[in-house]
Amino acid sequence: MNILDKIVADKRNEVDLRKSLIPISQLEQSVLYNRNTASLAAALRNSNSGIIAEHKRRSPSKSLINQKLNVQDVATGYEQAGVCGMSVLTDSKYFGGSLDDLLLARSVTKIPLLRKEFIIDEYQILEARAHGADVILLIAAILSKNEIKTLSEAAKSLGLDVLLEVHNIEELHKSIMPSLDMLGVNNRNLKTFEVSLETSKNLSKLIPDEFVKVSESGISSIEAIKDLKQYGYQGFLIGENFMKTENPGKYASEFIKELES
Ligand SMILES: O=P(O)(O)OC[C@@H](O)[C@@H](O)c1c[nH]c2ccccc12
Repeated sequence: MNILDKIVADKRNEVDLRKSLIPISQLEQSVLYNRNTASLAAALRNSNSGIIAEHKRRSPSKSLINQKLNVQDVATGYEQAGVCGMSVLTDSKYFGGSLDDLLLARSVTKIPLLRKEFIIDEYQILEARAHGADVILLIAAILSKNEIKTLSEAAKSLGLDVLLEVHNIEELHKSIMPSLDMLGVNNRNLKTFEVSLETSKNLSKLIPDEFVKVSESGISSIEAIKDLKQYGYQGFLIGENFMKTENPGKYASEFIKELES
């Protein structure tokens, strides 16, 4: 079994357990459930830098990245750096994150927050909303066309933006539908962990103009972003490159200043 299949199998058990512990009615009663959400797609369209900065403690591909940081400090730092949005990993088993991380980030910032999760069930979208997310990620590699449609429409009806992630042409073809806001190309193959920015470049021309194009993973230089912009990308999802430093907000700030100069 590849790592992605393993993650999804564990996720099914986890979601079943959570559903049995916390009923939907309880999620809907969260104060955060009834709030106006912010659009990441709109923020990216209006930005020069297009940086979406991620909070990620560890990952299956890198194991330890940074365990010492406080998520609220990271969120505040990212906001002050002028990022367009923040991605918060909420998977605990493989990435060391949690829904509490999302709540804590929400408590200190107004920037659009993405729940970075392996979403396979509508229940997780309600959780995202109840814990302060503005955006959800859907991963084409683990969903059928029908599931992408049902889940993205559910997210839209809750006022959330949808970032749909693909890694190849087949995934892209089955995914294009009006209920998505952003199309993300993951430069990292989630089954092999191989990273290549060529993936973003190769798929760019196949993404219709109405979707904001986001390039994800393995981005660590200003040159890479300038290059990807030539291919129509308006969003750049960066995790490790910021999180491996002692002060991700400060590093992101310097990075964005240099990008905009
Ligand atoms: O740390 P990086 O290489 O900058 O990558 C960030 C982000 O793209 C990556 O964490 C990611 C992209 N898609 C995912 C899906 C699940 C978990 C994680 C991810």
